[in-house]
Amino acid sequence: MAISKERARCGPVSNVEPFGDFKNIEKRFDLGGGEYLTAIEQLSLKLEKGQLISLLGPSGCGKTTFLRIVAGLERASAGEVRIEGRAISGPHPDFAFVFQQPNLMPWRTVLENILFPLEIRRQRTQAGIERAKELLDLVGLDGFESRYPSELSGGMQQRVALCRALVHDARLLLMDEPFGALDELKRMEMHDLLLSIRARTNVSVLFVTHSISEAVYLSDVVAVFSRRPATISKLIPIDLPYPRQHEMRYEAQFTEHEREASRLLGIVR
Ligand SMILES: Nc1ncnc2c1ncn2[C@@H]1O[C@H](COP(=O)(O)OP(=O)(O)OP(=O)(O)O)[C@@H](O)[C@H]1O
Repeated sequence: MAISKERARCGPVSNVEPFGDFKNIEKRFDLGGGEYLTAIEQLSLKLEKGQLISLLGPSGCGKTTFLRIVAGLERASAGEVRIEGRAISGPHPDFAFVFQQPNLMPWRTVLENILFPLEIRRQRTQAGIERAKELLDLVGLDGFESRYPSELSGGMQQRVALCRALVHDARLLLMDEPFGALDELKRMEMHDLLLSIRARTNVSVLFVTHSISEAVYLSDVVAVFSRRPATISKLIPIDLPYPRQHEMRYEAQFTEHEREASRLLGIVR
């Protein structure tokens, strides 16, 4: 089981070599008839091992497109995507996704849903089943292995989706507004859950969100995107200690980070 119970109570240690290195990414969509839409232009970002970076920006600016490029689901028109020094040219087995909707298979039990990524990799082993159960325990769903998705609330389903993403020891977790469909309280619970999983597994995370407070609460760094074509307006390092506490949301440092992000997004001056 790769989930270590030990991790420093602060953010990840920076390595000399970045875990993820995204250089001068450009994406042009061919709309046909000689028309093109430039979604991303000259976007560069480095992601350290174990780091959580939020991608915050206006709707339609290119966040999902960037995430899909990192995932190898979309090809960049120009630029380089490197993970641990290797160029990414297609979907990678060590990456995992969590989307806004949990997308569980309704005919499979909770445990069978979580084990699915192991099945398609032909890695369904006893150790894998143990890991799935340990993850369920971690997200507070022990005892729910044999239930079906329809018997769970939206928040519980999203926790199952998180277990499914982590069951195969993903080293990079790509999250696209994963908690956007949840109510405020459930979302806060999921924030703490994600941070505790990150602390135990040291998984690196790119997290797309529209929410300024979500980005500040979760992140080591908030990457504020410009309007389309997307580039990074600014990287805001969040110098609040981990583990994060909800009380921090009312501290001056937290609100100052929120204000800076709001300024960059043109919401306040
Ligand atoms: N396959 C495609 N073909 C043409 N245009 C596309 C395609 N995919 C995305 N786009 C365009 O690229 C731009 C960026 O889209 P993207 O989904 O990356 O934005 P986003 O920042 O994730 O938006 P949101 O926050 O609303 O989800 C949009 O204008 C979108 O219409």
